[in-house]
Parts: sequence; C-alpha cells; structure tokens
Amino acid sequence: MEVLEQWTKQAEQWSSQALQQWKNQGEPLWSQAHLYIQQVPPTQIYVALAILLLTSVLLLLGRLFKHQKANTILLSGLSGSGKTVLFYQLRDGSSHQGTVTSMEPNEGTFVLHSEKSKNGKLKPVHLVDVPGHSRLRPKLDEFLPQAAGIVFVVDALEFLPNLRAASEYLYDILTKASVVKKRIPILILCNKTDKVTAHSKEFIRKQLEKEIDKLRASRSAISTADIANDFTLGVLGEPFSFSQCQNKVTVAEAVGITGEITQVEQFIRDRVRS
Ligand SMILES: Nc1nc2c(ncn2[C@@H]2O[C@H](COP(=O)(O)OP(=O)(O)OP(=O)(O)O)[C@@H](O)[C@H]2O)c(=O)[nH]1
Ligand SMILES: [Mg+2]
Repeated sequence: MEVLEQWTKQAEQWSSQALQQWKNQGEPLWSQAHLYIQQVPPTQIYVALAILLLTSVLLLLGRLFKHQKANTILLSGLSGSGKTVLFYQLRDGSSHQGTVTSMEPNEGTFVLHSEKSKNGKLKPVHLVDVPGHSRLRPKLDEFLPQAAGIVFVVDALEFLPNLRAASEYLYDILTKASVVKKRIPILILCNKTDKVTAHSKEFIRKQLEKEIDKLRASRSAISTADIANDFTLGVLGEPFSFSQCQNKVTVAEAVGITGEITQVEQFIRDRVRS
C-alpha cells in the first residue's frame, strides 16, 4: 500500500512539474502573439475574418449544391419484368441467375460495370430497384424527390396479359405531381427481347398509349376530389401519346439476362453527369 501511495505522489509531482514547464514555455509565445495582434491594424483583421467567413459559406453552399444534383435512377415496372436482373447487370455485369420476387428495394451507388474500364472521372449512379408487387410500390415515392430518371421495365414477352396492369402503373407514375413538376425523364424499357415471340418496342408503345387513353377517360369520369393531387395527362380531346407529356418519355429495348443493356446505360449516363 505504501509503495502505491509513494508512486501516486511521485506521479502527481511529475505531472505538476510538466504542467509548469509547458506554462513557462507557452507564456512568451502567447505574449508574442498578443503583441503581434496588437500591432496589426484592425481593418486587416476584419478583412481576414471576412475572407474566412466567405470561404466557409462558399464551401458550405458548394456541398449543398452538390447534394441537390440528383444522381438517383429508379427501376420500376411490374413484378417479373426483370428489374432485379437488370440491377445486377448494371452493377456487376452478371445476371445473378435465380432471382426471386423482391420484397424490398435493392439499392446501390456505383459506377456502371461497363464503364469501369473507362478513363476519366465518372460520377457514381445511385440505382434503386423498386419491387413490382403492388403493396411495395409506394416505396417509389420515397425516392422520387432525388430521381434524375425513371426506367419503367416492361416484359415484352408476356406483354399483352399484363397490358392493363402495366398501363395503370405507368399512368400513376406519369400523373404524380413530383414527376410532372420536376419533369423527370422516363425510359420505357422493353425487356426480354431475346425471344422471337417478344413484341417490338413500337407495338408496345402504341398499346400502352391506347390503354392509357382509355384509363384517362375512365379516371376523369370519377370524382375530381380523388385526383386533386394528380396532373391531367396529355392533351384533352386528342388521343393520348407520350409526346404530349411534359416530361420526356422514350422507348428502348433490352435483354437483361444476357446483358444487352447499352440503351438503358446510355439513358442513365445522360441523366447522371459528373
Ligand atoms: N428471357 C428472358 N428472361 C428474363 C430477362 N430478364 C429477366 N428475365 C427473367 O424474368 C424473371 C423475373 O426477373 P426479376 O429480375 O426477378 O424481376 P423483377 O422485375 O425484379 O420482379 P419483382 O422483384 O417481383 O418486382 C426471372 O426469371 C428472370 O430470369 C430477359 O432479358 N430475357
Ligand atoms: Mg426484383
């Protein structure tokens, strides 16, 4: 016990000595600094402070601005259209065979696999694969404020049996206030075109336009109170066509399973620029 007490005393002594030494060394430095500040005209100090403040504000604004620049691309579309396969192709260049119906969004921020070998600085893309199950679709709304583009994936093989459901989902997206106000570009991606029985993108576009035209007629007949937040689609009195939309709507083809995805990659890179 005594040894311990002696040790503690010794340690206390050392630390107070060290503290005194620092104080002795620091004092002349402090008085020198004080003297120097007194010599500098106050205007110079104010100018230096103003410059410091201005650069901090500019840096902060720069960061804020960078954050606001959207780099999110959303993959939407009915269940089974091939969004998750596409997500992995874009990220890894492989389809990760054996995907099952997604129960939650797949999300990642990365440089597209096909661009990894390219020189130069490429901005990473924040890609979100929103499950097609009707109960999970509202998740799309969470990501819309940051969306730079929406890819609406359509199964070109099993297209006709799903025409009504796909048109309804697309109609909902096209009339969302956040989509219309921000004019978020939409790419209708006709997937699974590897099979000979797949429909062409022209056929798919026309069928979707016809079906949306019917939906527009039936929906405008219901109470306007229900659709108060929605925007009316196209030009009233004219048959609906995607060219009437305020946001740019384009159509492209892909084969997610084998990685023939250059058109969707181009769409993404056009929306997300460094
Ligand atoms: N023939 C063919 N089949 C494909 C293609 N892309 C995807 N598939 C198949 O389509 C099925 C559904 O693909 P997923 O990527 O899981 O579909 P999803 O859109 O993510 O579906 P949810 O998660 O339920 O919304 C899988 O069996 C895939 O193998 C393609 O280009 N050609
Ligand atoms: Mg999925």
